[in-house]
Amino acid sequence: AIQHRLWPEIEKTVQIQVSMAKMGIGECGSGWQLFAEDGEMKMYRREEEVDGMVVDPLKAVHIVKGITGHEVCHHFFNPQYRYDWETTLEHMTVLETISEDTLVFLQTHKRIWPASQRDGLFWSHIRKLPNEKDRDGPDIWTVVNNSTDHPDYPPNNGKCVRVFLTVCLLCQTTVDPPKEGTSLTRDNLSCKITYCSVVNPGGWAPASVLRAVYKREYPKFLKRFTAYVKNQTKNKPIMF
Ligand SMILES: CCCCCc1ccc(-c2ccc(S(=O)(=O)CCO)cc2)cc1/C=C\c1ccccn1
Repeated sequence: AIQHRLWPEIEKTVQIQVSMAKMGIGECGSGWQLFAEDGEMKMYRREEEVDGMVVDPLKAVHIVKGITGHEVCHHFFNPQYRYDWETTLEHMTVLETISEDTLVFLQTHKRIWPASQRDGLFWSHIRKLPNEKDRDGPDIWTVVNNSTDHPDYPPNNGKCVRVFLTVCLLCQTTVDPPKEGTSLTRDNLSCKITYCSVVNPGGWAPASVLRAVYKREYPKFLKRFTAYVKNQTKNKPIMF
């Protein structure tokens, strides 16, 4: 197949992001602070600033029963579901379909007072990865979103300030084998979800506002999104 202009960048970014997502909190550098916890969901952040702007890296780990990593990534990647779970979205368009596993999105997020409204332009790539720990086990699935340029949509030329983001959703499914002679059901499934994100707000926004937004929005987003996937899949055949 002919290579797309973004292909080398996508390959590299996916490798880096997946290896970082696989690291435990202890390994991937010090300074991680637990800032939200809800049942199986744990959210960590590192306080970092670039040119006086808050760009706190975020790492969330969540374990959800009854769904697979493929189902989680499928509902995260595909545009047709996004308005159902992404509450801060004001508008979303797919600017380019590079391939069936790689799209370019333009999204505007609802304005958060007193900061100006933000938009994001990023490529999004979904991929299945071999399960290195257990060859016969279910595959690992990942979606990586990374800011990119588009000739028709230069940053900061309209009402929105362009954010720069890198996001990695990494999902590892575990199957607890059912009792002898009983068939596999969703009760035998659990999925370990790791969500990593670094969002540079693009233009100035008060550190206190940004940190309050992230503290409020990220736990809400991950809980709402995983509940959405459970609800969407509960009466459907399991997608491995
Ligand atoms: C002053 C406010 C600045 C922040 C505005 C903002 C920028 C980016 C983003 C954002 C968050 C998640 C993604 S994604 O994981 O790729 C999924 C696809 O949508 C892409 C973009 C959001 C928000 C605004 C609110 C906000 C912040 C966290 C969590 C949720 N909402």
